[in-house]
Amino acid sequence: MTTQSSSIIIDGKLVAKKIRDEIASEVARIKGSTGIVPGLAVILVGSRKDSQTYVRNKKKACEEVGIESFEATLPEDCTEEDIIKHISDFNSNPSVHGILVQLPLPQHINEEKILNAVTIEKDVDGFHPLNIGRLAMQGRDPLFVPCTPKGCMELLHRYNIEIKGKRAVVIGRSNIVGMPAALLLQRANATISIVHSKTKNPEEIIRQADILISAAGVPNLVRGSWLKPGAVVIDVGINAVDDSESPRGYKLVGDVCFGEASSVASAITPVPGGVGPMTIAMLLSNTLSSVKRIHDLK
Ligand SMILES: Nc1nc(=O)c2c([nH]1)NC[C@@H]1CN(c3ccc(C(=O)N[C@@H](CCC(=O)O)C(=O)O)cc3)C=[N+]21
Repeated sequence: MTTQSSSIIIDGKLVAKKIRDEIASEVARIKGSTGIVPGLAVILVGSRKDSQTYVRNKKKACEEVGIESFEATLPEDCTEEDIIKHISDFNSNPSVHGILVQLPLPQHINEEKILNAVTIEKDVDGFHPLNIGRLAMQGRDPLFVPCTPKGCMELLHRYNIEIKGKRAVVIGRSNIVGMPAALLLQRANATISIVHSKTKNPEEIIRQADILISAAGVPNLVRGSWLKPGAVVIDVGINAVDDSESPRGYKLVGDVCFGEASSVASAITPVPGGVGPMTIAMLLSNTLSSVKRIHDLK
């Protein structure tokens, strides 16, 4: 007789809903006692369909919790100065407590220059070099932690998954997910390895992971056989693959073969409904903590 164990499905959609409810009641409390309305500004450059969708979803999420949203939309061929002008306006606008520049930016724009222009006090994405530098330093704390990796950590915490002393592997080394995710795991006292496109024998390293965070953006990259039995899998990948059965003509899959992995892992996030909804919840959470810091509220 064979025993096939199956893993706990980490319900990011449910956790994100709970967090948004918590944020909504705090926002209402702050409005009631001080009259202050938290505000989030989003800057969108160009007309990428995916970016437009994300920005629309962020606005909707803001509305639902009572955060006021501000938006600046610039054409694809705008200059760095145009973008920086909008950032400066939001930096000095007292109704705005968080500023997010939707990425990716067009090729001709220097991303670092733009992200540097956001005042660190309102950098709710946590992408300012000073916030990232502080995240990397012992004994220092960033004002804001990037939303997607923060959402991964929040899922681990809310499912009582111990991190201290564990072996954690991160797949991917991007500035917005892989790198900060590895730093957060290390800050939580895991021993980390980062696997990327030039890593030799990634499988061998991945198999050592007690906790795996995958942010590769490659559909079904990680096979069930690559996992240590009982590993916890956080799948950040949101990859569209052709699917004639689906009305949209595509479906979303993660970086990890979910079917295979769910009989090996002890817990795993689905795609969709895993990390994605947490990213937006963390953005709202960062905006709330920003308004509290700026106005010195409890
Ligand atoms: N400055 C900046 N900050 C970002 O945080 C940022 C960005 N740029 N550029 C693009 C990425 C991507 N991103 C996602 C947010 C929510 C979902 C999400 O909610 N996904 C759902 C729904 C997926 C669907 O059905 O379309 C899910 O996974 O269940 C996904 C991806 C934020 N990003």
